[in-house]
Amino acid sequence: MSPTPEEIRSAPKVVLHDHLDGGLRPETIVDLAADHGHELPVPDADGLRTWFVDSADSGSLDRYLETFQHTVGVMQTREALVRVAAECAEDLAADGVVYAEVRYAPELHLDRELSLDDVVEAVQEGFRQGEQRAAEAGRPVKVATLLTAMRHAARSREIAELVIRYREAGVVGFDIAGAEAGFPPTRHLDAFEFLRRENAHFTIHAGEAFGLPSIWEALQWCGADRLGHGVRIVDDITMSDAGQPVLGRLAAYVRDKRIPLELCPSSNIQTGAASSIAEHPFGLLAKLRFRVTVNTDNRLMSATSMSREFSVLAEAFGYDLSDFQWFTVNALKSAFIPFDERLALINDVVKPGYAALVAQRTLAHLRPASR
Ligand SMILES: O=c1[nH]cnc2c1ncn2[C@@H]1O[C@H](CO)[C@@H](O)[C@H]1O
Ligand SMILES: [Zn+2]
Repeated sequence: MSPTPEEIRSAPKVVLHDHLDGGLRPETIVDLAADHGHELPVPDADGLRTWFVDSADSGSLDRYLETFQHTVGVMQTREALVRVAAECAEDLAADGVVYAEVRYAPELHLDRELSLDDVVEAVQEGFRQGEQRAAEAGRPVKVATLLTAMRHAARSREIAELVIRYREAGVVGFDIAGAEAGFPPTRHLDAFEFLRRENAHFTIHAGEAFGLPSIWEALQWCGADRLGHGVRIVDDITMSDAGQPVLGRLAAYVRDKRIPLELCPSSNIQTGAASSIAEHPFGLLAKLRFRVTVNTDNRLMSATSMSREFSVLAEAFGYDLSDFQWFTVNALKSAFIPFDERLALINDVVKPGYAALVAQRTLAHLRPASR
């Protein structure tokens, strides 16, 4: 039985890969653009909503990333960052997300008056406000932060130090993002080695626009805990003459070591990393028991949400509630918060949440008249 939209929305969900500057409400961009004196490509919220999706729908990661100038451009004051972060937490909670790791690049928010530390403090304040409002609305969510360094820039060591400085304040890890081709993760080895010495966690955008060498470097040179996307790992899987999948050494390593894949299906269609949801490697990777997780990447650019990602995957691959629970538990197992907190979310929130949905179905089935 395929899950209903209401079941999908109320199912407890976890997102590990969601960009703060890729998830603004269009209405908020319009308000903030006026404050910032930032010129937008279209003046109204509805027009902007469509503009972001159409412009990001380019088939190229580089062009997709160009759209961020109109989100980052209006996130240059403390007030703007607090508001965007609070709304992010509220929007995730309204979609049934119970735990989120949200990332952004502090170095992109220094155009006006803020220092790196000011940026982090503003965003943390916003997440706390949003969590409080979500809890008051009866939809509690916990939002943890990952700080991203841009791979074409040279501030990764500084950002890694920022992660350590704010590790007691809700910053749980590090990431590098931006254009992949020409900017291998080993450019930032210094930052990764520093983080490993500090016993800190990090993920790396790898295997999205560029293939296996980038994944291999991220894991075997840099020591990434997770892969941001990692979808091109399928390039190391071939079919035998008998039609059986055969894993190359890197694919086998990723699967056998249970390296989490932060898969973002809709985003991959827009950047050309996959041609359609039905042909997305998610289905194969899940079948081969890789540690797959479902993510939004950029809710604004892809006009998506966790519920929408679940629903397009269910449509393409026939997933049901038990599969959604598996993806959600996978995500929590891979989260950067302490193990006891992950376990508590799995046992006290996720499993009871799915069990309640299954029980509701059984009840509905027993009372056909009420259907
Ligand atoms: O899918 C992606 N691949 C690579 N970089 C990305 C992706 N989505 C967003 N960003 C980049 O990460 C920065 C910090 O959030 C964004 O400003 C954008 O440039
Ligand atoms: Zn991303």
